[in-house]
Amino acid sequence: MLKKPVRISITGAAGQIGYNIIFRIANGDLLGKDQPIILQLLEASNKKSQKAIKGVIMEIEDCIFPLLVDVSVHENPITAFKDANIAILIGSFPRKSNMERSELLAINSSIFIEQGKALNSVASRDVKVLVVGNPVNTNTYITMKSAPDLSYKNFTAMLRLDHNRAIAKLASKLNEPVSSIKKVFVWGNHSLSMYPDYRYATVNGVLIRDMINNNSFWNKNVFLPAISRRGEEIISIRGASSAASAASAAIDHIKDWIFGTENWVTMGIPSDGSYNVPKDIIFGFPVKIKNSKYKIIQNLEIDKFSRKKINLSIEELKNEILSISHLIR
Ligand SMILES: NC(=O)c1ccc[n+]([C@@H]2O[C@H](COP(=O)([O-])OP(=O)(O)OC[C@H]3O[C@@H](n4cnc5c(N)ncnc54)[C@H](O)[C@@H]3O)[C@@H](O)[C@H]2O)c1
Repeated sequence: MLKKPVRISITGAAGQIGYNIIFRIANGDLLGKDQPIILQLLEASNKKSQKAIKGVIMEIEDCIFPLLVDVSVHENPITAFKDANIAILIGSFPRKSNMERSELLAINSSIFIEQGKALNSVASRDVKVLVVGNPVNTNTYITMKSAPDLSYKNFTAMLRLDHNRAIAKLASKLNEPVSSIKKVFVWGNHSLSMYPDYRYATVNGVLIRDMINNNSFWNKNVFLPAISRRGEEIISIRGASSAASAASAAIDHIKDWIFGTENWVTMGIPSDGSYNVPKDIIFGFPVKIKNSKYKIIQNLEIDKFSRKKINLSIEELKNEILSISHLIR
C-alpha cells in the first residue's frame, strides 16, 4: 500500500536556497525514496518572483520525480501552509547596504508575523518548522510568538550550516574524514556573535583540543573567526551567498529531527533556561534527537571564556527582540 504523502511547504521557493532544496527533497533526499510528497511553494507576490517560480515549476516537471504527487504555487501563506507537515521558511527581505539591523528586523517581522499566524491556523498540529531566512533566530522567535496554538517545540532556526562549517574546518585541520568528528556544536545567534565549541569534540574517540598545537590560540584566532566569517568569505569569493551548503544543512537539520541522531547536533531552539539562556529566546544549543524530540545536552562545563561568548549572543538576541517586541503584541 502506498504511504500517505507528506506535505512540505517552502517559502522563498524561487530563491537560490529554495531552488537547491526543492530538487533534493523531490529526489527523495529528505524522507527516503519510498515516501510520496506534496510540495506547496510560497513566493513573493511581485511579478519577477512569480515569473521565476514558473520557471522552477517547468524544471521540476522535466525532472519527472516519481515521488512527487503534486506541486502547487502560492502567494498567500494561508493556502501555502494548509496541512503542512514540514515548513521551511527561507523567503525573507534581504539586507540592503546602509540598512540598520533594526530596520531589517522590522521589515522581516511583518513577513514572519503573517506566516506564523498562517501556520497557527492551517498547518498540521505537529508541523516541523525550520526558519532559514535571516536574521534567523529572531525571525523564528517572531514566527513562534505569532502561532500561540502550536507548541514552541514546533519551531526551530537553522544553525546547522555553522555546525557543518565547524566540522569541515576541524576535519581539514586534522586531515581526518568529516564522519569521524563528533560532539562539535555552536552556541547562540547565527551572527558574528556565534560561539562554535569543540571543547568536547572527538576524532575517533580522542579529544580534538588535545591534538591541536597551541589549542587556545588556534581556537580564538583562527577557528572562531573562520566559522563566524565563513558566510562573508563565500560571498566575497563566489559573488553570491551560500546556497547549496545552506540547502544541504536544511536537509540535515530536518532529517535528523525526523529520524533522530546519536551524534550531537546544533539546533536553534527556544531556550528552556538551560545554561542561563533566558527562556524562549531562540538559541543554538547542542542537542540529541530521539523519536522526533530533541533534548539539550546538559551539564557541560561553562568556563569563563565560554560564558563570555554565550553572554554576547544572549545580549545581542535580547536587543533584537526588544527592537521588534512592540510589533508582536
Ligand atoms: N540560517 C542560515 O544559516 C542561512 C544561510 C544562508 C542564507 N540564509 C538566509 O536565507 C535567506 C534566503 O537566502 P537566498 O540566498 O535563498 O535568497 P534569495 O534572495 O535568492 O531568495 C529569497 C527568495 O525569497 C522570496 N521572498 C521574499 N519575501 C517573501 C515572502 N514574504 N514570502 C515568500 N517568499 C518571499 C524572494 O522573492 C526570493 O525568491 C536570506 O535571508 C539569507 O540571509 C540563512
